[in-house]
Amino acid sequence: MATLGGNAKKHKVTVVGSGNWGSTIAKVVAENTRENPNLFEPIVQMWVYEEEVSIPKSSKHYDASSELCSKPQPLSQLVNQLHENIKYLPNIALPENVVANPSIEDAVKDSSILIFNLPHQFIPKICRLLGGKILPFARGISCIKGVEVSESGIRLLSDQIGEELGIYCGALSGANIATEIAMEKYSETTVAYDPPAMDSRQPSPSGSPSTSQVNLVTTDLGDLHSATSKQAQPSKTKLQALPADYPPLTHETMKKLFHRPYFHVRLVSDTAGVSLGGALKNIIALAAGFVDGLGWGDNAKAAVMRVGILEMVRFGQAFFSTTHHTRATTFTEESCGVADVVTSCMGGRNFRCAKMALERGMTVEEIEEKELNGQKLQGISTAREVNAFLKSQGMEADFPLFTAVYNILEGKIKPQQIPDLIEPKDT
Ligand SMILES: NC(=O)C1=CN([C@@H]2O[C@H](COP(=O)(O)OP(=O)(O)OC[C@H]3O[C@@H](n4cnc5c(N)ncnc54)[C@H](O)[C@@H]3O)[C@@H](O)[C@H]2O)C=CC1
Ligand SMILES: O=C(CO)COP(=O)(O)O
Repeated sequence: MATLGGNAKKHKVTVVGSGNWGSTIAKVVAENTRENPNLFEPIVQMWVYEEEVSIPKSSKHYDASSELCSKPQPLSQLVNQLHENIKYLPNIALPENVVANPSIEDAVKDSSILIFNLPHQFIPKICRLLGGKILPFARGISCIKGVEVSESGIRLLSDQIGEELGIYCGALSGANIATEIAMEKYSETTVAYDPPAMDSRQPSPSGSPSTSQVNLVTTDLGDLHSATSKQAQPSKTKLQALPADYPPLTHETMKKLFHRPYFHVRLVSDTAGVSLGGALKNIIALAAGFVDGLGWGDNAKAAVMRVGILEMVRFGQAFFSTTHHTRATTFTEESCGVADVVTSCMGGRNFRCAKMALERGMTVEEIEEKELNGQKLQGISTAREVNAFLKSQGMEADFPLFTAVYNILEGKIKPQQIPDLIEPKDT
């Protein structure tokens, strides 16, 4: 058994993204890197998409006489001076070892662990910027909720990132309203990490290979492009081994990175189940918002949640069971499945915005723009992407709730039609 610690090098960690969840995860991992200096470098880099931000009068940092409040300031500088992300995670103190960095190239330099945490529409751009700039043996974790759909099929975001960057990428997802976790209120999450076996190697007692030594291994990353069949076809990506002078990157190391007394981590190997749970629950949360916005109450919400969970399981089985060995139990037993549906349908942004849209007679996009102060919904684009994929497979009718949400967003049907559309046949 390889032991933790005692290695010449430590893992440097970068969080790519600094929104509501990105800043929260930076806080979580920075607390852990500080507590585990035998495994990790204490400083956590957090890449910030730079923008000019004014300190609001409601902030405890507001002081009319201060230079800082006289005009808008670059967000990264404010984070580093105030140790708070006043725009995306206000009123939460970030540990001083979180360093905001507006240069993505600089933020990822020499990092062996990359945590991707930004709205999914920005992944292609980020991967283009990162190409050739990261350590070739880096490992990723995607905390992003969504899927990628293109002409060639559907891909998990962890696969998209892994394949575009030529690295292994796992996934973290769960019933995780960011602000509650930032306030250190108890929650649990699911981390899917199924790295190449070479990462858990024994550290060599002497003459460890240097970081420049290349060990290429062909590994099945389960690419999901499904040109000819419903189940997507795996592709081969060459992975470079983690050099032996780093601590092995095992489930144990990942737990040390993410688990906190208030944030309980369960590790599993079903990356597809974890990724899909986080993506599809956002469509269900929109449906819950629509029925709540009609004033229909908790029974109606429970009905769409029940149907939504069944569609989630069916989706995983239909498209990801052969190549990714997705298990129905990941959706029904883990935080990333049923628990995320429940929390998202009670207090998530997708739920709240869909509800408000109905109450105010506006579109969900208009509410997002007006109410979220730059935060982004993932449910609208996911509903559209999933619908495009289902259409391409001729399977819209097999997913009546997902299809209804799409049609409501497109203005083709009314939310009042949901009950008839999702009505199961009598047995
Ligand atoms: N907020 C939450 O409670 C949770 C969010 N998530 C997921 O985490 C992911 C990230 O979401 P949040 O951190 O909540 O983000 P957010 O919605 O709070 O913030 C939007 C982020 O996008 C960035 N951005 C804006 N324009 C950009 C551009 N052109 N290029 C790159 N970045 C740009 C902003 O700087 C900001 O960091 C999403 O997939 C979301 O579904 C997952 C669990 C909980
Ligand atoms: O993913 C979330 C909770 O687990 C947050 O959902 P929203 O993006 O709808 O706020």
